[in-house]
Amino acid sequence: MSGHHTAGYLARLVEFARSASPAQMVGIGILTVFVISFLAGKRDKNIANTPIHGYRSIFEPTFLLQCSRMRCSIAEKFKFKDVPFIVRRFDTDYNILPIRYLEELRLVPPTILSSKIATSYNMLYEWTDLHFLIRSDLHANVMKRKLAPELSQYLEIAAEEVEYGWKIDVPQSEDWVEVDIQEILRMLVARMSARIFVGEPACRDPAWLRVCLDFTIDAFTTAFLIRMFPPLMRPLVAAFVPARYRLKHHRAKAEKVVGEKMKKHVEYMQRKKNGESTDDYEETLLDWMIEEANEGEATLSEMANRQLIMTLASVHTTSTNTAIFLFELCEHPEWLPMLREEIEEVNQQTGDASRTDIKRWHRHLDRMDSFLLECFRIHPPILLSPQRVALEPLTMKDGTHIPKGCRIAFANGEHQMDPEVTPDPLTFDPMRAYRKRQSSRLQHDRNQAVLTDLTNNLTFGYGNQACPGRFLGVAEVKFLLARLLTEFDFKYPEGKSMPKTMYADENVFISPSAKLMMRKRKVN
Ligand code: HEM
Repeated sequence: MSGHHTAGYLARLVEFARSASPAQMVGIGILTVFVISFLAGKRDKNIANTPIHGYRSIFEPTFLLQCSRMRCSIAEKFKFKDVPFIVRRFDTDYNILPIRYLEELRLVPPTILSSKIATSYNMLYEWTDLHFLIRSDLHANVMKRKLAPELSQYLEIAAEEVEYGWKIDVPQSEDWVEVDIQEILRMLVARMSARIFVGEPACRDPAWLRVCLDFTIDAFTTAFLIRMFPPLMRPLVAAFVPARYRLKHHRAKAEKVVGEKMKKHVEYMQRKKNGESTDDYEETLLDWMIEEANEGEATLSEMANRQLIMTLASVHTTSTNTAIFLFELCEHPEWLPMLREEIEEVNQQTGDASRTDIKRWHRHLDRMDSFLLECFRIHPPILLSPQRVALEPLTMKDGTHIPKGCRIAFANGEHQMDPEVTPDPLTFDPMRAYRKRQSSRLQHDRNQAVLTDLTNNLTFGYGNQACPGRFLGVAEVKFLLARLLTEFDFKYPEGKSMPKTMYADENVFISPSAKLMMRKRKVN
């Protein structure tokens, strides 16, 4: 380009800048920052020589590739299921490993491959104020060390809470009514979680229950929107994300609820020390955490934040899977009589869930369990599970080197749709696991919804960092379904069928506008 031409362009640029309106200038400014920060944006480390599939031509900008729906891209790339490949998200690259590596990675400690750090990064902890996740494991420890051993007692109080909310949340109409079944289930699950996590009176406070539902949506929305932009632009973008401001209100309410409970805990301990009766005090998971917390973990703000993240982990996950079960059942109503028969049989043998140990009772619901597993397979709540961040470099037995900082994941959804893993994978066959369980003692113990298994179920992750709340989650799903199917009929509104699945990166949702019809069951 000649000097004459350059001078000409510069003059035109100066002229444009002089005559541009303030709005145009702001637009140009934002565009410039966007381009510069995109060019300067650093990506996490990847496994050497790992192909990035999915580009339609060498001219396709990465930005367009990242916009393509994750499900399509994983499905397409899964043709390469025997070698690692990369899926590009706006904020990072995910190195998708063949499933055969999972067994080797099963027991790698979280100090080397961390699930929690993957969640913290996904949730963009700096922008959603979840820094505590990086330094504390109390929220997972309470599930493993308190909830799991005492699951029967916690399920009993959860059931009481459902009893309390039943007539408030579930329409008791004799005629068909159209309902937002996802919202009804969210509320019932939020009640159970709130009773177990913080207890009364918060679990009966509509404002707290609303926070339990809305925090998850607002935290995800904030993280999802901001992570679409390169780091340099995030401070600017964050200022325009309303969900981020709502997080502050949710935290204020959480601090109030948790602060009151912490005061009550001190009184409770004092009464105990004085040898006074404490029979009127119901211990919650928060009580355990207050006692087990170290100095840094015990602050009000961290305790409140932890309460919110436990709610985020438990409520939408459990309620969505219950809703999917009902949607699939309305799609395949021929299974309803068999499921109802099973519930009746088990209730006759053991007493219904209100009079028995739910932890034992739900294990007898084999057919319902199998139906649930098939729902997990066809509608995986997340397309990449489990996910880990390498905090230290790691070399696999076959020499594959995972560098420090690398994000790895497994394409669980595609894996369970692979005909070599699931014969005839496109068919919804809800008794697959049931048939396997009937085939031998070993298979009977294996094919259960609470268990993670390479050939059956990666819904809850895998190995030493798999979901510690799954025993509660699955019991809650089955408890709610048994009651709903016993007391109500369900069907789709006229002309409707299985709702659309929606994707936000690897996260999967059922269309929020999907409805069902329900009415009280007429039993002869
Ligand atoms: C159907 C319902 C649920 C699904 C699909 C689900 C799924 C998952 C998955 C995929 C993980 C990551 C596991 C890994 O990286 O290997 C996880 C972690 C976790 N889940 Fe669940 N979960 C459910 C219910 C629950 C419930 C009811 C609770 C609480 C009572 C809970 C608490 C947690 C916690 C605290 C973690 C993080 C553990 C850690 O940081 O080590 N989840 N869950």
